[in-house]
Amino acid sequence: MSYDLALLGWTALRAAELPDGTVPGRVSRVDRGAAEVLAADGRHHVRYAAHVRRASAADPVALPCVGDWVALSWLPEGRYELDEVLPRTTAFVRGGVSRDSVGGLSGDGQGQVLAANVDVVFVAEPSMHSTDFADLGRIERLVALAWESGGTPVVLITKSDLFESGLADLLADVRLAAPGVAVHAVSSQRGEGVSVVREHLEGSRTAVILGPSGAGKSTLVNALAGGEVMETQQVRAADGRGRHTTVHRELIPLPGGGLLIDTPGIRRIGLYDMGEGVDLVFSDIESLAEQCRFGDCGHTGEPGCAVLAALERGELPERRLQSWRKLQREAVWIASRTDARLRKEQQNKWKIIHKEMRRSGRARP
Ligand SMILES: Nc1nc2c(ncn2[C@@H]2O[C@H](COP(=O)(O)OP(=O)(O)OP(=O)(O)O)[C@@H](O)[C@H]2O)c(=O)[nH]1
Ligand SMILES: [Zn+2]
Repeated sequence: MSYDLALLGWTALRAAELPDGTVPGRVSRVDRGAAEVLAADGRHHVRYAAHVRRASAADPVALPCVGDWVALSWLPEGRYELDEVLPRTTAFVRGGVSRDSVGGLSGDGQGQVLAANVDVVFVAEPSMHSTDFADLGRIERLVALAWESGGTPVVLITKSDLFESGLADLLADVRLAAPGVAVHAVSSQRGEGVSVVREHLEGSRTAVILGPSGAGKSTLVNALAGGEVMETQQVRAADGRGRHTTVHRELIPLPGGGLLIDTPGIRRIGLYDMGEGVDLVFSDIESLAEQCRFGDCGHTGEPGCAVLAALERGELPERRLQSWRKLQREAVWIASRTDARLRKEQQNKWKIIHKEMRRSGRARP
C-alpha cells in the first residue's frame, strides 16, 4: 500500500525542510505518545523519538498533531520513529485557557495544537436553523478563529434551500460581517454550491469545517466525499489491491482532491482560541477607531469619535459594534488569564534561578 504525497499536500517548500536521511509523512491521527502517519510506502503507526517526547513535555505545542508533516527515521530494529515535526504553516492552538469537562474554563491550560497545516477554514452557518436565521456574531467569532490559525476563512451559508427568499440580503449582511472573506451559499441537499466548496480545495489543500451542531457539516462532508468518507483509489497510488476497510481517520482525503481534518477537538473549538483574529475580522471598525480624535477613545461619546460618527451615518450596523465590544471584552479577559499564566511561569523560572544562584554562592569557598 502506498500514498501519493502530492495528493496529501506535500510541496517542494516542505521538501526543502526535510532532514537528510529521513522520509516525510503526514499525521492522520494521534494516540497517546504515538501517531498514525501516511507515508509514500504506506501507513505506519509510529512512536516519538526521545527528543520529541522531551520537547513535548516541556511545551505541549511541540506534540505532533493531526495534519502535521513529520520526518520519519528508520530504526535498526526495523520500524520508523517520528523524528521531527516539520515547521507548521498554520495551526489551531488552544492556548492559555482550556475548557474543562463541565464546559467551564480551567486556567491551568497550556497551549495545545488541535490541527496543523490547515489551508482553508470553512465556517458553516445555516441560513436557517429551527426558527433562527444565520447568527452573524457566530460567523464573526469563527472567522476570527480562522484568521488566528493562519488559514484562509471561507464562509458557507448552509441549508440555503431553507431560506431562498431572504438569501440575497443575508449574503450581503454576511459579507459585511466578514470583510475580505469569500462567502458562498450551499445546499448539500440540492447539491448546490458544493462544487464551489470543492474549488477551494484544489491543489490538494487541507480544510476544516467549523460551525454549530446542525449546520450540516457532516452532510456536506458526505457530499464532498461522494457518499463515502474513506480513502479512495485516487489517493492511494495504484497498488493492485482493492479498497481496504474503513478505519477511523481524522485526516480525510477527498475523492475530488483535497483533504479534510475532522477531529473532536476541532469540532468543539470555540471562542476561547481567538486572540488577535478579532482585529482582522473587525478591520472596518479598527480602521475607524484609528481616525478617532483621541488615541484612547472608548467610542462611548468622546468628541471626534469616528466609530460613533459612522454609526450615526448608518455605515456601521449597531449590532456589529456591539459584537465587537463583546468580543473585545472577552479577548481582554482571555489575555489576562494567559498573562497570569505567563507571569507565574516567569516567577517559577526566577525562583529556580535564584535557588541556583544561592547554591553556587554557598558552594564557593
Ligand atoms: N434542508 C436542508 N437540510 C440539510 C442540508 N444539509 C444538512 N441538512 C440537515 O440538517 C441536519 C443536520 O445536518 P448534519 O450534517 O448532521 O449537521 P452537522 O453540522 O454535522 O451537525 P453535528 O454533527 O451535530 O455537528 C440533518 O437533518 C440534515 O439532513 C441542506 O442543505 N438543506
Ligand atoms: Zn472613538
